[in-house]
Amino acid sequence: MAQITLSKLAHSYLPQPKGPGDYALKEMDHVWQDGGAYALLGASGCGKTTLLNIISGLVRPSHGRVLFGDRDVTDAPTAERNIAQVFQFPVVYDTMTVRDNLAFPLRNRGMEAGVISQRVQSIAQMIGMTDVLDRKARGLTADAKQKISLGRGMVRQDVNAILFDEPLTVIDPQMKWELRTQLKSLHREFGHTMIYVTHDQTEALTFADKVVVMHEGRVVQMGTPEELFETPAHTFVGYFIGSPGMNLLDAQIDGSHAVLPDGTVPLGAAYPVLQGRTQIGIRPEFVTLGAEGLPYAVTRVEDVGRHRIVRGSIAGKPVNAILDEGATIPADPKASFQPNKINVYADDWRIAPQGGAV
Ligand SMILES: Nc1ncnc2c1ncn2[C@@H]1O[C@H](COP(=O)(O)OP(=O)(O)OP(=O)(O)O)[C@@H](O)[C@H]1O
Repeated sequence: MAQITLSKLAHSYLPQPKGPGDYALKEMDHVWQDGGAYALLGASGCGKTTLLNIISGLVRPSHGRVLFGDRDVTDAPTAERNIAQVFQFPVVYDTMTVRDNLAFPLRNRGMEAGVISQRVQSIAQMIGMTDVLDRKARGLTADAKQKISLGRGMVRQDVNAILFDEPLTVIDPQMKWELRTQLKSLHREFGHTMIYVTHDQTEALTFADKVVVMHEGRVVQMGTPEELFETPAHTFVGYFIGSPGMNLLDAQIDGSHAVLPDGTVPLGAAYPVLQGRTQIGIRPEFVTLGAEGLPYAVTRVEDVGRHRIVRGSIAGKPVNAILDEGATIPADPKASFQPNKINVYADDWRIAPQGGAV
């Protein structure tokens, strides 16, 4: 296993890129810890697959270096990187049995038959395929074939990293949950470095210790699920993570207060003088509807089981609130925000507060 370092890495698919817009990946410096379970999350086209393919060696970056431990692998082909990969669609040998498909990477390494058989058995158990081990892969459903691909990706214990590119797309929802849980326990057991590409936040948050959020060719935050929820580093993270995402309102920041068109909101801390477009971000979970605060116009209320989502607006700007199931909404509601849960942004990037709680 290895720590993966991306140093001044950038990539353009064009031979002569002219400006930042020509780069699928903008310059980045990141270290992926040995043994970490990472999810690479972002909207379609933000550069997730490009980054994964650079790590695996399928794409050579146009700038910068990739290191596995101390070894510079920028120019090393995929085969030399000692990684396992699982793609969105199954890659299996149709004429081989399920058992032989799973054993293939181990036989390739010349491992002893007893070890192979033991390992194949435990992986088959994990993917729920012990009863079809002797069947040919041909004729199995796409779902089953993808489980074989997943199993094959995880069968070796001596890889530098396992890379997954949206591996559960073709798997049915119930099995998805099961496989995700299994991947997580496999990670706990063997401590492989795992990088898992997805555009599904539930998948990312349940799988990973660290979620790497990408937006327009940049990594905008690398953090624990809790950090992404509590302190989104960029407005995109606030909006993309959460259901519904973070509310964002243009505001002037005056020390420990935010001045909005309809009133002033106390912040949990003091802030420096800020330049550019300034906004406050508050998650719907920390919005209260009551008798005090900013005038709030309710648009609609959605009942979603244990809580209710209230969609509405403040001074014409959309603001959502999540209320407990039994909570009442006053006739003429006012919205207030939990001060220590408010984040402040200047030109989309989070600003660290200057002082402690006030
Ligand atoms: N082989 C290629 N040649 C030219 N441009 C490419 C190539 N592959 C990707 N791109 C472009 O690079 C950008 C990033 O694409 P990439 O596939 O890495 O994004 P992604 O986040 O994985 O998207 P998705 O979730 O849709 O797979 C996109 O603008 C895409 O059109």
